[in-house]
Amino acid sequence: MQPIAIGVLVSSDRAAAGVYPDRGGPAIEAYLTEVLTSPWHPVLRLVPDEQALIETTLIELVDMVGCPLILTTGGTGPALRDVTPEATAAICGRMMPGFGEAMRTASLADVPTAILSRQTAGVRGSSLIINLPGKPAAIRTCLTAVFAAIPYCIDLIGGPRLETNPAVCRAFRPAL
Ligand SMILES: Nc1ncnc2c1ncn2[C@@H]1O[C@H](COP(=O)(O)OP(=O)(O)OP(=O)(O)O)[C@@H](O)[C@H]1O
Ligand SMILES: Nc1nc2c(c(=O)[nH]1)N[C@H]1C(S)=C(S)[C@@H](COP(=O)(O)O)O[C@H]1N2
Repeated sequence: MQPIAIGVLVSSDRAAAGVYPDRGGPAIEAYLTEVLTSPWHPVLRLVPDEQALIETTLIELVDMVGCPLILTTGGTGPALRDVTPEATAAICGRMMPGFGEAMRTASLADVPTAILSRQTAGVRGSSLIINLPGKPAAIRTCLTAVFAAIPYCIDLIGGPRLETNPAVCRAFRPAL
C-alpha cells in the first residue's frame, strides 16, 4: 500500500528565519508516529506568517501533493501577523468549527490563554486541514482531543482509510 502523505505546515516568522529551531513540525510528526498504524510519510513546509504564502502552500499540499490530512501549527492567535485561520478559511470549501471548539476546551485544562487561539479546521476537496497553536506543547493536547474523529471525517470526504493504534487513540467510526 502507498504510504499516505500527511502535510505538516509550520507558520512561524521566527522559526522560518532561523531565530529558533522549529519544534512544532517534529512534535506533530512524533504524535503521528505514535497514533497511526497505516503507512504514512510527512510532507513538511516551514513558512513565515504571510497569508498568501500559507494559502499557496496549503493549496500545493492538497491539490499537487494530495495530502488527505494537513496539520498546521502557529499563527492562530490575536496578533496582527497571526493569519493561519484566515488562510485556511480562504482555501477551504467548508469549515469544520467543531475541531477548534474541542481543541480550545481541552487546552483550557493546560492554560487559561487557550481561548486566545482562533484555531479552526476545514475541508478542501478530499483533504482535512486542522490548525494547531504554535506552542509545541499544545500539539499533543490538541491532537489528543480530536484525533478519534479524524479517520471517519477523512472517510466521509473521500480520502484513504486511516488506521490508528487503539492504545494511543481509538478511531471512532459509527456503526452502519
Ligand atoms: N515552530 C516553533 N518552534 C519552536 N517554538 C515555537 C514555535 N512556534 C512557537 N514557538 C514557541 O511558542 C511561543 C509562543 O508562540 P508565538 O505565538 O509567539 O508563535 P508564533 O506566532 O508562531 O511565533 P513567530 O513570532 O515566530 O511567528 C514562542 O515564543 C516560542 O517559544
Ligand atoms: N494547549 C495549549 N493551547 C494554547 C497555548 C498553549 O500553551 N497550550 N497557548 C495559547 C496562546 S498563549 C496563544 S496566543 C494562542 C495562539 O498561539 P499561536 O499564535 O502560536 O497559534 O494559542 C493558545 N493555545
